[in-house]
Amino acid sequence: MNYGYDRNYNANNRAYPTTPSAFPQPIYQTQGAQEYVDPSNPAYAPGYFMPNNYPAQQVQPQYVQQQQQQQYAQQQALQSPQPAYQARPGYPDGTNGLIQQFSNQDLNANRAGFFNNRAGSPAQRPRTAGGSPAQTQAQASHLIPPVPRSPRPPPENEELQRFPDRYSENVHKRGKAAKELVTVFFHENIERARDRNMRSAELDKTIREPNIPIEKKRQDADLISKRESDFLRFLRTKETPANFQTIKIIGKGAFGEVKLVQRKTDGKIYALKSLIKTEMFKKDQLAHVRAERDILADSKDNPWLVKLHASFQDAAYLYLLMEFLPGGDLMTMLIKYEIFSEDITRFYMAEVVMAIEAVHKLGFLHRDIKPDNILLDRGGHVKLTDFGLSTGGKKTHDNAYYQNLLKNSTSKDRNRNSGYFNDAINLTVSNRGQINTWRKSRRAMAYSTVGTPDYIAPEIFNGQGYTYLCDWWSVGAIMFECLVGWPPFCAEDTNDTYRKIVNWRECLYFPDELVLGRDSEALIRSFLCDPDHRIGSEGGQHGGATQIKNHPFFRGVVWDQLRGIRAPFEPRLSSNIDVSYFPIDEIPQEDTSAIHRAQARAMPDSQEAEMSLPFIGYTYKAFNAFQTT
Ligand SMILES: Nc1ncnc2c1ncn2[C@@H]1O[C@H](COP(=O)(O)OP(=O)(O)OP(=O)(O)O)[C@@H](O)[C@H]1O
Repeated sequence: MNYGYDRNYNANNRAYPTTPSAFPQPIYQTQGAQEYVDPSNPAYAPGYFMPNNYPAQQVQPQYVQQQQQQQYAQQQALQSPQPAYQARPGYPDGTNGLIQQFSNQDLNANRAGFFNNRAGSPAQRPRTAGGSPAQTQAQASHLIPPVPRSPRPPPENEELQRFPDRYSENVHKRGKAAKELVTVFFHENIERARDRNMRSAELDKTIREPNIPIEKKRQDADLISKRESDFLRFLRTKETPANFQTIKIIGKGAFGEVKLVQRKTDGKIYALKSLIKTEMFKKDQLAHVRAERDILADSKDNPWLVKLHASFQDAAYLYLLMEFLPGGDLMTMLIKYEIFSEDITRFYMAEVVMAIEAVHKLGFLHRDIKPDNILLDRGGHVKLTDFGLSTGGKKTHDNAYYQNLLKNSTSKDRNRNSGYFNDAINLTVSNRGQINTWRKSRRAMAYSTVGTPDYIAPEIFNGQGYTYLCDWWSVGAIMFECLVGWPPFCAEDTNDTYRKIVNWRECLYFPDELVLGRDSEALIRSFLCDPDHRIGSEGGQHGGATQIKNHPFFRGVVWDQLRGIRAPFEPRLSSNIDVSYFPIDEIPQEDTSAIHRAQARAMPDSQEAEMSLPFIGYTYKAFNAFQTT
């Protein structure tokens, strides 16, 4: 007989201790006597560990009989009518908390009695009643290795009922977060395994190649193996802002800032963008921030997009650790030079077209193409950044906001001079004062949460849906600015800009004083038009760039060699931390992170649970982030 169990379940699914003689055989039999051994239980008797030779019939000593009676009474009590089985919160093992209750009190006593009972003859029993709990524990702990409990299968014909409506909201949120964590964990691991297999297949291909010298093959294999182990080591490290030394704050955005930083351990230089979680949460930027991390992570080695090395977070911030592009941005260039020649404009527009094509081919729309998101690398070539689609969170990019504005605009605005919004400025070269006012405010505008709508397509505002074609509109607006000196719908007030964009047919105005090349004006007009007729619509999201590349304005551009030619402005850098292409004097340099960290610490538990949910899965590490070269 195998008495390798000491627990049975009564009709009400209560666990109770039992002996083979007193109670029927359990349906769910587990292997071995150790199943219910609890070495920390002071009432435990080690005699239990000789169960399989326990004689079926024997005369019990009196004290054992008393214990059996107690045990029986216990069982009777348990069998008395009970409410239908309910899994109580906090006891997900389905024990309803009973195992815990009993093991703490009666169950221990009963077990001790039962174990002693089963231990058979005194000779077989190293300890009988009378040993102190401490002694018992000491004996137990060296005799018994801890064995995990095996889960109890649910009783037949009985469904495990759950009552999630009785859980607090906080428990729900934490449950959701746990689920999300597990999903992300597996998803990321599968993705990493897939990438590793691809790298391994590539190496295999090289090794099989008959024309490659054996020494080269060996070097490649060594390098890849080193990179793989570097990456595994990198995965085990925890990224935190404390790993980096701030050199300068080089950029400000609506939800945070961009710093030039140096890694303390190896001295490497990066741009670290931080976004304030509460701000993202408040302004409903959660999808956007995730989109930014996703596109940068997906783009991997795309030369047209800023490289993301890692993304991480703490209680207050999300961080994007990116390559540092020392050439600054196109907005700073335009502020400095005001206007570009057609050749220079062609270069930048051609590179921007390539960059947007890359974004579209990855399956994304940028939706926020503007000069401050067009960065220049150390060779002066273009890379796109800011994939947060952050237009959505800004008041001026919010469709509802504009719909309201339009509704509320007085009839006086519309009817004066029988034109549309003629009180808004139509900039000409002669009204320099107004141009200068606009220029002065443009950087402040870029740093504000209001942002500038200057480059945004009208279909984004009018709420009738938009496609990848909205990005091509923005290229038209930037091209206009490069050649004319200000964006086509520029006004001192953002509301006026919005109105002009929505009424672009009446408001697109090329100043008479400036003579633009025929192809230039034609291309701008084919960007700044109705989406149905907009250049780039032929070939769809993945092929639309071809139509643009074939426009006469770009005649002579060798598209696949663009990045290889010398850029019109090559940054002259004195070191790898040279920030002379950034408007450092205009950016407040004080560190405000302590305020946001204190706010995050003061957050109530329930809010913290809610806040953490959308940011799960944000953390990312690129394979080539710290690769050996
Ligand atoms: N990788 C980088 N290297 C160098 N400079 C950078 C980098 N990323 C951003 N910057 C600088 O910081 C500025 C702001 O960056 P970015 O547009 O990504 O921030 P943001 O908070 O998303 O701004 P926005 O309000 O436009 O959404 C850029 O215009 C650029 O000057």
